[in-house]
Amino acid sequence: MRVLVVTAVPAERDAVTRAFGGPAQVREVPGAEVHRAGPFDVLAGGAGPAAAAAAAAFALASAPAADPYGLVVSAGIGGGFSPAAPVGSLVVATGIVAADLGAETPDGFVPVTGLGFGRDSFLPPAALVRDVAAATGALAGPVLTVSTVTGSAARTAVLLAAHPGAVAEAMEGFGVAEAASRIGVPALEIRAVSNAVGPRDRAAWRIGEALAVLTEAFGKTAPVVEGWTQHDRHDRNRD
Ligand SMILES: O=C(O)c1cccc(C(=O)CC[C@H]2O[C@@H](n3cnc4c(=O)[nH]cnc43)[C@H](O)[C@@H]2O)c1
Repeated sequence: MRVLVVTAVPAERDAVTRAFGGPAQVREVPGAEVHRAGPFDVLAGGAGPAAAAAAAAFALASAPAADPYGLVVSAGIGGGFSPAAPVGSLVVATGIVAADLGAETPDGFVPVTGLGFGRDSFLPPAALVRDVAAATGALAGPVLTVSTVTGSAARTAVLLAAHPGAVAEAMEGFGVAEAASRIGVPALEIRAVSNAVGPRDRAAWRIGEALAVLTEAFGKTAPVVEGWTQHDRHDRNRD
């Protein structure tokens, strides 16, 4: 099964392909380069859910009819909620949640689904999440997609109150999952924690450490996705 991996920036893309000694092949799709490495086709689609959705949609639509993608993964570094997901840890999403898609009202935030349209989360295939977590040592839990990086203790508390058990936040997962869902392909999200969610301290981000964790994680994830059977795929719970 061929797997599409969407990162935000080239450094994250290269961290994934490094697990296989770098890309074996590079091809152009509208707006991006797809780097083939092991079972993965990896592209850097840009930061934020809109860029990620557009990049994923073009790549999914560009796949040959004879060799379509069976899985899409949003991957990269991310912020970890303390104490569950410390810097240097790895998380895999049990839910990919649009945490700031909705409306602010006098009674608080209302998700887009509360406004009567759209959706605000996707559920990756539970068995695959379990197997990836077991193979990589990742912590499994909800991962939030935000358009604004959290930068205060107050905002961190608001997010955790709305999403108890959230393990991490990043900026692309929901966009990637939305694109995947339009074409009927399940989505995963894998994040290496580079920083704690909370008061902004960019100097404390451990990007190099997180990218090394991502490389190791994809090396261990390859046999899991390669062994993921058709039966497992039918067993998924995406909605
Ligand atoms: O400067 C570099 O060398 C570098 C290398 C790799 C990645 C970056 C990024 O800045 C990636 C941006 C990407 O990271 C996610 N992210 C990371 N931490 C958080 C966070 O606390 N809250 C939300 N998102 C986070 C996010 O997906 C960004 O698109 C730089």
